[in-house]
Amino acid sequence: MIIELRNICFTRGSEHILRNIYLSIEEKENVVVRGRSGVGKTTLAMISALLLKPSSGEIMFVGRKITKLRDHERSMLRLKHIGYIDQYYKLLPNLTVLDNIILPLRLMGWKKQEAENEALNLIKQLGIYNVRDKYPLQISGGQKQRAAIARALVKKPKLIIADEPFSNLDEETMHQIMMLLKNYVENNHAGILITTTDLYTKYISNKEYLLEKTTLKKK
Ligand SMILES: Nc1ncnc2c1ncn2[C@@H]1O[C@H](COP(=O)(O)OP(=O)(O)OP(=O)(O)O)[C@@H](O)[C@H]1O
Repeated sequence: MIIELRNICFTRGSEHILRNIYLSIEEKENVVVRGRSGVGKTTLAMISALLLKPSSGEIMFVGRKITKLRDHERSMLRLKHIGYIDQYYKLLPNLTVLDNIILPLRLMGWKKQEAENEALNLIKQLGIYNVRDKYPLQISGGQKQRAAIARALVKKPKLIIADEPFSNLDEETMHQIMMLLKNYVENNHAGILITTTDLYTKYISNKEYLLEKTTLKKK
């Protein structure tokens, strides 16, 4: 088991966003959480990526209880083992595409040249080699999305959390990237959680949930 959410609840003020959520991701598993806009998918993605603390409940990550960990320990776990693909990409505007992508490796202490070599294959597979030296403001939404995917994968994480990762891609590119993620998960004994509003992800999922009215149901 890579991650297990046990009885997770999340409230904002008096508003219940998530109630009694149980979700698990095993090695080589592609898990999809579908739900309408505003239902709480990003909240659930951020909790699963250890970016947001739940109001109550327990999270197990590769056999460790996360709730007891200090912030610094959670950050280290995240840096090493979790690749997060944000809905809005969040590339740093003052770094080139390539420098954005290798940033996690640099933070982990890799030398620049080694990190660039490591990233090169991925950048080519994702079709963004030709824009590697441009800045985020100089590239398209789809290219930013692919750069964010590369940044999440470059450190070979055990768990990928992808919050609506295909929203800016044409159908052909989306299929290519879905296959790339599927193969990554298979080859690296990793797991992925994808949140989405659409039905395309049925092509890769082996476990599906529906998030509706604060609760998560297995489909
Ligand atoms: N920072 C915030 N402060 C207050 N309320 C928030 C905040 N972020 C989200 N919300 C609210 O929490 C609920 C869940 O939001 P969330 O972003 O998790 O939904 P979502 O399913 O990802 O939506 P979408 O598909 O539109 O991105 C919504 O009602 C939203 O308005």
